Amino acid sequence: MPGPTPPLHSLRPLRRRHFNRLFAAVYASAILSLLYHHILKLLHSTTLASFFVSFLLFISDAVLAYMWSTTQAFRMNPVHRQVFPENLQKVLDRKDFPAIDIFICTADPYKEPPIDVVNTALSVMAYDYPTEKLSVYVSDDGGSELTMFAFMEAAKFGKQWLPFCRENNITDRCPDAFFTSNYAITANTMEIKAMYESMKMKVETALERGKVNEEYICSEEEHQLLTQFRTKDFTRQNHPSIIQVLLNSKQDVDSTGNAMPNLIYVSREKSKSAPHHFKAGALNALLRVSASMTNSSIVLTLDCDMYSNDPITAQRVLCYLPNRSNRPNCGYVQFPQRYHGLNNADIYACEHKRLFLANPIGMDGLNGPSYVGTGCFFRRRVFFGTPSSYIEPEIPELCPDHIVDKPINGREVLSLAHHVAGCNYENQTNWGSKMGFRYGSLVEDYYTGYRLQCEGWQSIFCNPSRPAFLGDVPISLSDVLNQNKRWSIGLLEVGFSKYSPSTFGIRAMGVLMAQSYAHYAFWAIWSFPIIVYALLPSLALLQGIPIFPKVYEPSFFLYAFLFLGAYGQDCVDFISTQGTFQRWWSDQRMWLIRANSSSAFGMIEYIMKSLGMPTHGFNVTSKVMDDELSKRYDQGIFEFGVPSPMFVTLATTSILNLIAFLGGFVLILKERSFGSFFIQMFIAGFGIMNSLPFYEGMVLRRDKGRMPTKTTLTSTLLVGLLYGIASFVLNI
Ligand SMILES: O=c1ccn([C@@H]2O[C@H](COP(=O)(O)OP(=O)(O)O[C@H]3O[C@H](CO)[C@@H](O)[C@H](O)[C@H]3O)[C@@H](O)[C@H]2O)c(=O)[nH]1
Ligand SMILES: [Mn+2]
Repeated sequence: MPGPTPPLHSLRPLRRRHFNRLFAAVYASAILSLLYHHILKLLHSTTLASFFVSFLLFISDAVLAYMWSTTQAFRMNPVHRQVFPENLQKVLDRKDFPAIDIFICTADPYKEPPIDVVNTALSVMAYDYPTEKLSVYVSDDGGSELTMFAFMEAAKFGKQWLPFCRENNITDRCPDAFFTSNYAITANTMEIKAMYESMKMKVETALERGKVNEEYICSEEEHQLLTQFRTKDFTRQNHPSIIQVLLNSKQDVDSTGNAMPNLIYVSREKSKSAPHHFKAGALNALLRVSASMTNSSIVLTLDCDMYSNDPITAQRVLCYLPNRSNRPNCGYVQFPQRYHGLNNADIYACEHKRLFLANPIGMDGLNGPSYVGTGCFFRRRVFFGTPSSYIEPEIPELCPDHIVDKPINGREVLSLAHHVAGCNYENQTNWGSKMGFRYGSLVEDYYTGYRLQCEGWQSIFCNPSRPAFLGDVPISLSDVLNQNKRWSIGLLEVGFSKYSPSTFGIRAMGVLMAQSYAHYAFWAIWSFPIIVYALLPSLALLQGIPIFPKVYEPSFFLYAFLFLGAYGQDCVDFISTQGTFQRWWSDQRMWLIRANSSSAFGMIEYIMKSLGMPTHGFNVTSKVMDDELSKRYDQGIFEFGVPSPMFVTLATTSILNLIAFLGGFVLILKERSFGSFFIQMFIAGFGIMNSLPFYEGMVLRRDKGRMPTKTTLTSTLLVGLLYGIASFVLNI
């Protein structure tokens, strides 16, 4: 008699939810009292200036209060999940594992070095999974022969790498990660290492020259593959589709005779006259191309900078998908974005602990986490309508349950693949609106996950202690801020669309889920209160005008409680999800920095975009490592270097806070009015504490990454200008 089936997963609500709920009630009352206090002040203001000040403070605190309310959704029911992949084969035979299509996106060989993309691909090709059931599709939006060449080489190297990993039971299946780790040196490893180095050298030399050297091309066939990129008028924005089966699991075997996974290079057709919708467009093209070739029921999306760090990840997913979870409509399993190479303090807070760890745990206790663009396994079916109403694609071959029984290298399949990768294919179809990844936002991941959840799909957050995927982080401040600006714009696009979480979302998914999504959608509006708090108290201090309650007044304690309560809870939350105090400090500092720069610029760019002015689009983050820059990053030094308008606003507030603090100090000594200016002094002082890297960058450093002198001068002038305006406005 068969025993009870062993568990595949478990779920446990976290105890802190009780405290969170209680604290939310107390904190909410404090917020309401503060807002009441503001309204009284507004009604009783005697001068235009005091009305203006009270008004700004009221609006700022109202925005902060709103953002606080959105964060509560994450705190109401955080849960902890565990999977037991060791039990999987007791329930499901290995030969019955479902097939998986893996999508890897790359867009620019000069920002995303092809050798790194290859590493990502090899790390998933080497999954501990029946190889013939894996198909890796590489989308190259850069339309580059350099990437194609890298993959031609990867296909050959993979035939050695896969059996090597299997036979030696390697856990680091990303070659680069393996060869930089502490591996056992044997004759076999040295041989593989030499092959890897030779591949790397060829790929990098080709990249340096911008062209593949003739001596690297071994056969007429290879030559033909590359000539496709060398036709007249071929540019990355304008070229026919290129689809190449580099490995075919039905024919290609590794050095030990085992089947290889499918490996397919895809560069969809591009034309300047047809919108290509950036990454979402690329993923939709892959959905269709893969449907025509393998049509696996499970799809994994990966960014080229996120390699697999754990070979059994796909097996973990099978503990939930397609229908082994307790969520009947589970459409995707999201793994967190985690990173390698962060410096100790994580100075740019690129770990995004809240976004990628803490908040998903909270959403998982509701209807499931949002989609974060990479490390996510979908059921293919979610891209075709809601759980209850299926939307039929235009051609039957694209149906999620269609079975492909033709050879993927055959004429018929290939011609269909080229057809569906065409740049005009989507005209008059549901792609991007009701089907596939959704268009209309620069954060296609967030928007797609949101729309799927509105349709009734649920999701699961899977966070094993060994990170399933590891990615690169930007290591210069301007890269970080540009990435953040793109996110801010994309999120506002959703926030103010007809599908806004605060209107459409509440109806479709309930208040708590909608609040979680609204939290992101309106991320950028944090910049308003933070800029007000960065400027106004300091400017008023310089004019000798007190704008906050005196120490010991009852409302002073309200301010103290609100500040300490929010900061305290934030700090405890951060540290209790495997964080350190130092990283928490960087995290709160980056929150202020972003609000003072990228979010504000993002808001402006969003407005310009809505007015129809041209903007940047999807600016791909550079993953190239400059040695000097990397060194400074590892030492925890901020990288400014290039002039950027975003640095101007940051430098301005840091200079202003410093001057105001010094000026305030003199004022207090002269007038003996410590109590009236305490809060203003505290805020300026807090600004100074957070600006230390900026003072260093402006004054103390001489290296290439210092703050450009022009930026420092412009900012100083701006401080003078602000001072002038304030002495006029605050005294009317
Ligand atoms: O036209 C484009 C632009 C980008 N990409 C790819 O999109 C991915 C993400 O781009 P990246 O520059 O690394 O952006 P990040 O800001 O680091 O990415 C985060 O934010 C993006 C949305 O803005 C999400 O798509 C990502 O999954 C998420 O990690 C990369 O693999 C790119 O190759 C394309 O395929 N086509
Ligand atoms: Mn990235």
